[in-house]
Amino acid sequence: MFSISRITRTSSFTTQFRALYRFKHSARKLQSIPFSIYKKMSAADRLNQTHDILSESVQAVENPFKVTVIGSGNWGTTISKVVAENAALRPHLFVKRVDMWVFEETVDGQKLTEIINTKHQNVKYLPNIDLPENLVANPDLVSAVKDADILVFNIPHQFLPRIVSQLQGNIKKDARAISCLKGFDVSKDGVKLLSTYVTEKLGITCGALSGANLAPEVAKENWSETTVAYELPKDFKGEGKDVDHAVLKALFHRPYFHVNVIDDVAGISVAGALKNVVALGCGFVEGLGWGNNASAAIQRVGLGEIIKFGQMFFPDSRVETYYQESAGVADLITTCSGGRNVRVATHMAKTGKSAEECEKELLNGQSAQGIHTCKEVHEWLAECGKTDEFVLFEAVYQIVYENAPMDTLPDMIEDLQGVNIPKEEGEHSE
Ligand SMILES: NC(=O)C1=CN([C@@H]2O[C@H](COP(=O)(O)OP(=O)(O)OC[C@H]3O[C@@H](n4cnc5c(N)ncnc54)[C@H](O)[C@@H]3O)[C@@H](O)[C@H]2O)C=CC1
Ligand SMILES: O=C(CO)COP(=O)(O)O
Repeated sequence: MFSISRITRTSSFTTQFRALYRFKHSARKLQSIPFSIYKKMSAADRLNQTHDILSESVQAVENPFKVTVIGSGNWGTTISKVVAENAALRPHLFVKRVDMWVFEETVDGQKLTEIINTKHQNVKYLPNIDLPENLVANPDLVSAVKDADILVFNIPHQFLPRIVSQLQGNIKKDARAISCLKGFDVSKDGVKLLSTYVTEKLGITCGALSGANLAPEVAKENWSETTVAYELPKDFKGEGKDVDHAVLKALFHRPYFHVNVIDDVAGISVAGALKNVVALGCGFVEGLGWGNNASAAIQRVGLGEIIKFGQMFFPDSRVETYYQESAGVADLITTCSGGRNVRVATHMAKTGKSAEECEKELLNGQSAQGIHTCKEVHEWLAECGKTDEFVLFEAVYQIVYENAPMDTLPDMIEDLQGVNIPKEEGEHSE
């Protein structure tokens, strides 16, 4: 049997690579330079990989795609780094320069865009992470998107409507988009995916990217997986001329960030949005000091409600997505273990402060999206009279917005589930 660890310790880089390549090909298709080898390479070698298998396997396109990332927060900057690294490595597919639209602000007396473009770090939202020099911070939204063939949306979702309205009439008609956002659009018309919102407002096809991806870990190039979902549009121009699954894989896949591309946009979007609500519930029980069992119970109930919500309101979504893809249960686990939503909710439990106060105190301008999503979900469920069918989502909403006491979370879940607790003697029904 071939031993990777022996080869890794004793051979040169090229020998290791060849050996591992042969080994992997005998088992499963190798999609990028192996992570174990990538981590040992110098920074310069990482940017100039001579063994870029993925590049070799994707045919050149007639006109390389210009990519713009809209957003520059914790995840926005991390995804911009990923995309810019691949754009530099794959000139037969992408224009080298990647624009990152930045909501301009001043940091220590200097514009954030100027700091990013000179220091090549986003000192406010992703400090101490070097960004590729072909990533250009651009404060002008219209100029950032005007030539873009691929728009990657990556902002806290409460800002989406205003940004989309600024994009109307200012983007290429045949641009394609990927949404990395987590949340829903709820209105009198119903509950919509954010990718659907983009499509309806801008008339462009939009897929999604979602997975077990805490930004700080991906930014440090620790190994992780993600899921990209994209359906080819009716006006697809053909392979080599348009964005397809192979192009999206080449855009997002890195040795440290493994991408699976599927069609189920609804499944990964529902899972990504709702796990933030579940994470708030986990944060409450963590802050109350109830330990791992309580957190696991919240995640169990939460997973059931995520799947039920998907089946009920997005019947095209597939149940397998929730447990087979990074965007499902894996994202739930990582977010409930160490994400911002769980941290904010823990702080709420420990201090008794509101969600907004805790978000401000802990996150330095970043956003815990579950705070918005639990309200959107409540509004929608109330509209269709189904709050009692989603007991955890409703309990989280009641705690965040209606001051329901956190330590009644188990009772609220049971009560809402219709468990009839016998009344104490002398206690009267309402
Ligand atoms: N951070 C993470 O680990 C992950 C985040 N996501 C999702 O990605 C999306 C973006 O998240 P992050 O990049 O982490 O953002 P963030 O939470 O770091 O938010 C800060 C960003 O919001 C911008 N901002 C503040 N006020 C604004 C305004 N009025 N208009 C427009 N932008 C404004 C700031 O300039 C900054 O770029 C969210 O939906 C999040 O749930 C998804 C996976 C991982
Ligand atoms: O979406 C995330 C991981 O996939 C990040 O979750 P938080 O926003 O709770 O950190």
